[in-house]
Amino acid sequence: MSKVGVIMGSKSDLPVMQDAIDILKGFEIEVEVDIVSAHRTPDKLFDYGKNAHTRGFSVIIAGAGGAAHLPGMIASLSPLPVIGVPVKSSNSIDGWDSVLSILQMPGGVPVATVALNGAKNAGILAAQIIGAQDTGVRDKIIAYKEGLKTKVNESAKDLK
Ligand SMILES: Nc1c(C(=O)O)ncn1[C@@H]1O[C@H](COP(=O)(O)O)[C@@H](O)[C@H]1O
Repeated sequence: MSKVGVIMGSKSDLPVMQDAIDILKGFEIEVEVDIVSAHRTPDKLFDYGKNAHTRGFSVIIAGAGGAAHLPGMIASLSPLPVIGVPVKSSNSIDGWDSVLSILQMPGGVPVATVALNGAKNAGILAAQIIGAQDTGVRDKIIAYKEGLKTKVNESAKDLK
């Protein structure tokens, strides 16, 4: 079974990253959560990035704030797709520091960057990557999208 690694630079990122964990669990996808920091735990970062694909992960979601080097460094080490979540941390420059650090990767080392604090979309994107091969997960995504459509249509009824 596919597993998603959700990592973040600090436990202070957890309130944001929880959205990715929750939506993945809603799709019944196994999630393993950890704190990994390029700056504070560089040895752990190297170990995680080099070995994630041998540990049953299919996708890695990496969230960090400020000088957010974690997603890019993981992408440099791992053959797995990496989804980056810019986190608006407490002393950030309105989140722009994180957005630009994660978004502006050099050619050859992609990180699929979602919106600032966009962990929910990171979870959905990870599920969609898994669903490209796994029809059970794909069906859950189809149902999820149907749910979105129904919600919008229901909300529009009040306007008539
Ligand atoms: N950007 C990084 C990295 C990294 O990129 O490796 N490690 C920690 N951090 C970020 O520092 C911010 C403040 O962390 P603390 O709240 O622990 O001081 C967090 O948003 C974290 O993601």
